[in-house]
Amino acid sequence: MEDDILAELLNVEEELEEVQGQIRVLISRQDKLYEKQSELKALLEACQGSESPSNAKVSAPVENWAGSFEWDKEVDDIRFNVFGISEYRVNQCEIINAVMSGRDVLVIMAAGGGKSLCYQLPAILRNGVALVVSPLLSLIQDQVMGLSALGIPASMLTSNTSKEDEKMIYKALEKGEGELKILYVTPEKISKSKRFMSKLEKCHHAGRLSLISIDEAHCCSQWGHDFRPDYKNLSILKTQFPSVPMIALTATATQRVQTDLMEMLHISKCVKFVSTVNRPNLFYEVREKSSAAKVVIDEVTDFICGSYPNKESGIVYCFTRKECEQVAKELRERGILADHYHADMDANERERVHLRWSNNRIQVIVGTVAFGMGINKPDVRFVIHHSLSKSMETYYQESGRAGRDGLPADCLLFFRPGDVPRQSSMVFYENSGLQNLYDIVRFCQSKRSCRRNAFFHHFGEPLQDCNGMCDNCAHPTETKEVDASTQAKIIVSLLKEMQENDQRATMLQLVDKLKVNSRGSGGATPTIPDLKREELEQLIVQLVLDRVLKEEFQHTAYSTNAYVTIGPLWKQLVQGKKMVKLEISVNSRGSRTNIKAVKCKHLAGLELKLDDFRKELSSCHGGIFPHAVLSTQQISTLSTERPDSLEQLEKLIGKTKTEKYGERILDCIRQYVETEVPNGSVKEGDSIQHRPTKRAKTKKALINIDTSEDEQC
Ligand SMILES: Nc1ncnc2c1ncn2[C@@H]1O[C@H](COP(=O)(O)OP(=O)(O)OP(=O)(O)O)[C@@H](O)[C@H]1O
Repeated sequence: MEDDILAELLNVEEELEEVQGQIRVLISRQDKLYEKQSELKALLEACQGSESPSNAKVSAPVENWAGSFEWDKEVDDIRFNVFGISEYRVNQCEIINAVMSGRDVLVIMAAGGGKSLCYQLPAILRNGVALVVSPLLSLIQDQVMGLSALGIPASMLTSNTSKEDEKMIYKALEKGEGELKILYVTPEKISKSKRFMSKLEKCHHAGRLSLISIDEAHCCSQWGHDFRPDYKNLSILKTQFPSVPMIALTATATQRVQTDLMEMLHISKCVKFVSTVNRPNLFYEVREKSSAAKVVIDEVTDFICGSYPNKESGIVYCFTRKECEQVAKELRERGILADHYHADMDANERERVHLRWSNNRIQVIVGTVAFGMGINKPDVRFVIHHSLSKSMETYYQESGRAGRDGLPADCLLFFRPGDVPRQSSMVFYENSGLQNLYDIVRFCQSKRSCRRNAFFHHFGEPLQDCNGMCDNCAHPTETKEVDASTQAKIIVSLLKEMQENDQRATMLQLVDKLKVNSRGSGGATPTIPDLKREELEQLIVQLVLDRVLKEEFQHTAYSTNAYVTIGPLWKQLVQGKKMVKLEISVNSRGSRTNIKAVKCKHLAGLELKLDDFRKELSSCHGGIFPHAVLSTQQISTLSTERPDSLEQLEKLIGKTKTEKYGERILDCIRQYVETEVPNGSVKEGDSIQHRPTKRAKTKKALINIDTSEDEQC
């Protein structure tokens, strides 16, 4: 009886979760409509007002942040002549206007979207010093260096600041001496240094505190993925300086995190600018991860050599420090310039590795999550997850370090159910840790759903077109859905039997036991039919996600072990009220890896051709054409299929893109075909006769195939 009620309760909770997801989407839509409504009302008022001569000078209605303002000319001048930026990106202009108007502002803008400009530009224009709170020393150093290079007077006050510099900064705050426009501090400075706060008070009193910026603002919320206790104390800033505009910025914040951080920073009346989480230039892919470590390294190597033979930069994320070192070593042994990065390394050594990577002296950094916030290298072409991330937010942030320059980049995650307990034993004590982990596990297990839509869903955004920029949309795996209820019942009965005998098993031990039983030596437990080892692991994880099973944790002196036991919905399954479905691949996408390996070893020439083709496409549209329009995979397909009609093109890249860009793409392909290799096949040592086209007159006429790529591989 009690079990039934519990089971029903869980069902209701599951449904509630789903409904809450839908509500989040609706609330976000409602927010946007409210914003639009107030914008239109203000516009209407302004139109009506402009008929009376006394209002003739109103330059922009309130809340119409895209309108014209008295500072427009100066802002444009600084944007162009100081920052060298010719055009604003989405929302930048509006945010700058809102800050310049003295409003508090919350900015949610994807990684690489250009958040810094939104506070740096008003900081230059407004009178006095802007305070920027940022969580990481390396991030602060980068920003101050960048600003100084642009001739903007910026400083930082951290534990590394010399006494002399500190004195100068305090004089600038207190007395307005010297030139200082932007001051970066860590949150600890606000919460722990009374001296600093008193100088800031004086600065404000003299009317010289121009604005306050809170970078990586999601760290305020304990529902966010990177909660920092010191961020909690930042509430003092609005209390002490209520008239100073505050701008809080982050790349990721669910509705719940947004509400939380607005409350914590006391900016409930702020203007909110939420840009989409969509990173259209990123191609998301999840691959099945082999249980053999060597095979995984081979696949990573093949991917890097095959897709990025010109040593374009990338990151490989690993779970443990030891794994980082091992993976970096093995990549080096396979000819890839790689080094490791983790928290156990001496700070100087970490900085040395980071610098070598930033300067393109090494191609790949193999890091733990410690290689995180503050990486602002724009041309990272790939982020590979050797192991699963702990949540959708973390994965979005980590993979988002690719392609910050807007050019196509790859995000590849290697997933195997066996990695789940490794993560769960680390996150189970965190607030919603397991729930967050299971969300990303669902993302990985899915062989059909659009990866991009999963992000939209998670961040409560209306769905957008993926444009074939994920594995499941670009080349769906053939899958079949099998009813695994029988196998699931066997697993439950085995676990019950073990529980009665006071035994427990980790996931891997459970799989071993089931496999032994299926070979006929397992005693009383029935045999488990038809499932391979990997499929069994997949099924167990599926059952955990479906709450038929659950994970339990036990600490030992050295580690925490995750055990699988029966979960709250086991009875539903046994009574036939719950069916368990398992998605199984019919043809594995894994074969693409082999294609890449072959490409790496034998088709270096075709890579060159592909590169030419990409450049051709690029020059078609002022150099920005392929970003977000064609994925690397699509460019590759076009270069081999060479469609010569809109109908053929539509089949390869879809209707919308064909309607928008079809003619121009076909034009590019025609020009590209003129430069093709005789017979269309290339062997090592061949030369490609490259006939210059109208657009490619300056290109080298003869390209020798460089077989040195083979050696790298
Ligand atoms: N309007 C623009 N046009 C061209 N480049 C821009 C524009 N705005 C910003 N950038 C450039 O884009 C890059 C990313 O900007 P920025 O570092 O501000 O991103 P971000 O949103 O803070 O990203 P992250 O969350 O990853 O730190 C920088 O190199 C910056 O100079």
